[in-house]
Amino acid sequence: MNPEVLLSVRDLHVSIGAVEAVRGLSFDVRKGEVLAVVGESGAGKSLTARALLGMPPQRATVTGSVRMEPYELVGAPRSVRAALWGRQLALVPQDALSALSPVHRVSDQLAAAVRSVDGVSRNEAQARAMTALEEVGIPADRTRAYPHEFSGGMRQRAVIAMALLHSPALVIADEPTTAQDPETQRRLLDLLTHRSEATGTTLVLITHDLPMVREHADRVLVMYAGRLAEEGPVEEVFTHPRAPYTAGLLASAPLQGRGAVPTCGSAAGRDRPQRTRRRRLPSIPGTPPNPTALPPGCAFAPRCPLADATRCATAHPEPETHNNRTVACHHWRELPANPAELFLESV
Ligand SMILES: Nc1ncnc2c1ncn2[C@@H]1O[C@H](COP(=O)(O)OP(=O)(O)OP(=O)(O)O)[C@@H](O)[C@H]1O
Repeated sequence: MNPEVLLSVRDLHVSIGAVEAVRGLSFDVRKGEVLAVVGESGAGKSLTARALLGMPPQRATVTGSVRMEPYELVGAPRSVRAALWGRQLALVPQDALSALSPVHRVSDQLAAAVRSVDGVSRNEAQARAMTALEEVGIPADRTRAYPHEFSGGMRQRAVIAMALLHSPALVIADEPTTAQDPETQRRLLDLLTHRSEATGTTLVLITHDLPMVREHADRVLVMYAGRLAEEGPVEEVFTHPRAPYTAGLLASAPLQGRGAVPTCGSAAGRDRPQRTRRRRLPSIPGTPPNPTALPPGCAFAPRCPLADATRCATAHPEPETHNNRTVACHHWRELPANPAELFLESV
């Protein structure tokens, strides 16, 4: 394995009953990076995260490979997962309340987590717990509180402190700020990325928040219906998306000023002020496919302005990698210079 790669995912499949939610996903997580995983609801992001952590839902069937040298996490025995948990792999969940016990003081919970990995004295564990909480901005005089006495943002800070307690190699943050107001979200993401950098931890960030991805991630993996649509450095993907799905996702997100779009040629009369024609905000038509009834070819074809009735309707596009970018689309070379235009609709 390339020494820069921390985690290597190959041909990952996750099925639950009749739902094949992740369908042959391959990608690498590089040491020290922030990799964002984005895509509409139901794309398979959370199940991918759980497979990476070696914690799929009980009823799930996982095949393929998730390697973190020297371990294979798919099908790893409980002893291997227990050895990695906290030390090498940790999770920042969406809901801090589910991660914290309501009946124990926050500092005691962190101290117990310290002692579960390092057999230090109670006093030493308490001191380390206090330091970890202070590092995420929880004042010393609040660390003995119970979770319900914290605001949502403080609870999420405590969960971030818990995940980073042992400076794990990899933290997966699954929509870690969703329940917070925008300002708290921004602060928590700043905190998570800065603390991860300080502890040398690699971060996989699962989110719907594209502006946040642009601000905090190095690379982005775009998922659609359980597969990779596109992957690459954030700035490149955001400025020059290659998959029509990525273009639609970006066009419909509030990344830049939107609104009335100048009509081509509308300022033909030199002395007239430029006229604008009102258009709907760009959006991807239709809805994500039902995972139990996926179309036979490209799953995005029914919503894609570039889809044809032959290849796209019958054959799934295999991911192609060129110069640090990967895309799975039969027509990626035909995307217009401003692909957002594909998703604009006049009214
Ligand atoms: N425990 C489960 N039992 C049955 N189906 C599940 C389970 N978890 C997820 N699924 C199904 O698998 C598919 C992928 O779900 P997943 O939660 O990974 O999507 P997601 O991209 O994380 O969505 P969201 O952004 O809404 O969290 C969905 O169709 C979902 O209904």
